Amino acid sequence: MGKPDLRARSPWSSLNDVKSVAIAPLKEGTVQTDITIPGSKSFTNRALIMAALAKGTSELSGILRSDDSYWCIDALQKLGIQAEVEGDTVKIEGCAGEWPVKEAELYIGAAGTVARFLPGALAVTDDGTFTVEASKRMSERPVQPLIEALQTLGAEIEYLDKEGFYPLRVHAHGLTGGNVSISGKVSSQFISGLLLAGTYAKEQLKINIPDYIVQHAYVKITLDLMKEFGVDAVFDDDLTEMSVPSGGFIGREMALEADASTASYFMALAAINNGRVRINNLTMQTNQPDIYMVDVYEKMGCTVTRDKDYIEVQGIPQLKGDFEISMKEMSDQTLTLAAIAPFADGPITITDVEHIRHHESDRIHAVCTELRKMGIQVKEFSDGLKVYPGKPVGVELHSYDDHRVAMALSLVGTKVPGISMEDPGCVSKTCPTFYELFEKTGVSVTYS
Ligand SMILES: O=C(O)C1=C[C@@H](OP(=O)(O)O)[C@@H](O)[C@H](O)C1
Ligand SMILES: C=C(OP(=O)(O)O)C(=O)O
Repeated sequence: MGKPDLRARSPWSSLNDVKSVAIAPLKEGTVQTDITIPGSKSFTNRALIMAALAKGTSELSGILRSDDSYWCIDALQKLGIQAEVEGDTVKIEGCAGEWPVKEAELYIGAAGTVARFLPGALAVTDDGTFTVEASKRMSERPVQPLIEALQTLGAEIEYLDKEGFYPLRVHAHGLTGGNVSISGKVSSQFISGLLLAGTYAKEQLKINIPDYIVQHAYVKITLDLMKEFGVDAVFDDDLTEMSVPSGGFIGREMALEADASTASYFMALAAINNGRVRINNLTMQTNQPDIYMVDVYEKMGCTVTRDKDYIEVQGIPQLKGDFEISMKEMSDQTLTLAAIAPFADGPITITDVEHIRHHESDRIHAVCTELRKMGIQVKEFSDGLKVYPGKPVGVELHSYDDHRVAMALSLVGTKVPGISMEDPGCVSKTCPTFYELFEKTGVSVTYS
């Protein structure tokens, strides 16, 4: 097992000196709780970059304080942006598309959002030379389709080590605009990155998707937020054609949504423990795709309340299985479903998620390996996995330096004695307070 890349852990991380957490099983039905979930990573990093590029001042409240957002703010500050953080609010003076600092060396940690949103945003400025370095894993994750698309729009971007991967150097002299085609089948973030930059191109930018987009909803979140920051893009329903007017963002005040991906772990906690968890600060009125995990918990037999002010999941003594599901549109939740699948009464097959092999770890392989270690029968496919019902045995699990592997598999410990998770600090990529929140729901966590 490779060592975690501790350089990517920001000052907002915690637990980096904790080797392992042991999780004690809960008594059936004891989780009865209301919980408030931290801000959305996807909203936070989009809003930060839009506010930094915008004309005027923005005040964003409810930001996520995690490694991914820390590195985003850090990069913006190194570009000369005034970004003052107080608690979960940040005040930003936008640069109207001209980064105040013209030469900078940036480090973006393991954040896929920053890695895919920043190159275009850097290229739009009239002049400047920016070097961008990422974590070891982020430097293995794909960016070439995005960089090629930016190059067709006139961007000058060099690969400093391996062709097609971080680290990069952007020699900025503006983007032309015009027509560009980009694949969406490896990452939707490439398209969001182009859209964000597009509004600062000299002419209208027209984006065509020749194949398909792995997670449409994230592109829609980008388009919606662009509108909130004053830019009205035009797009068709399936997002195969999008055009972005030349113009620029306008600063604003905004309260950001809670993170639906983080919320899902707590709903899963209720599902497997015959408990009740109410998410206080999320409703179905969100475009975050992971909210649709409520449909999956319902399919497994849980009762879901979709209130106008909250979402509540009530588990049952025996979860139902025996189904196949495409997780393409909410693929960050593949690991959550795989982790709870052994507790269902029939096998669960997850399909269409080949792209998650390029996430923070090869997630399909990681979760299959760890489930097998617990004695669970699993079949691994190129684009998914099949998990059979079983009684997991208590072992120490590896996190693969992947926050979602750690958060999802920690759920097993609430049902099975003897489960521990090594390197729990990796959760700080998106939720440094994950184990604290776990404890607040009544789970006993021992740190060693
Ligand atoms: O744009 C975003 O905020 C995200 C897009 C998705 O990435 P991919 O489309 O690369 O899978 C998702 O997995 C990630 O957690 C957040
Ligand atoms: C894939 C993820 O992150 P990233 O933004 O780094 O792509 C994730 O959070 O599951």
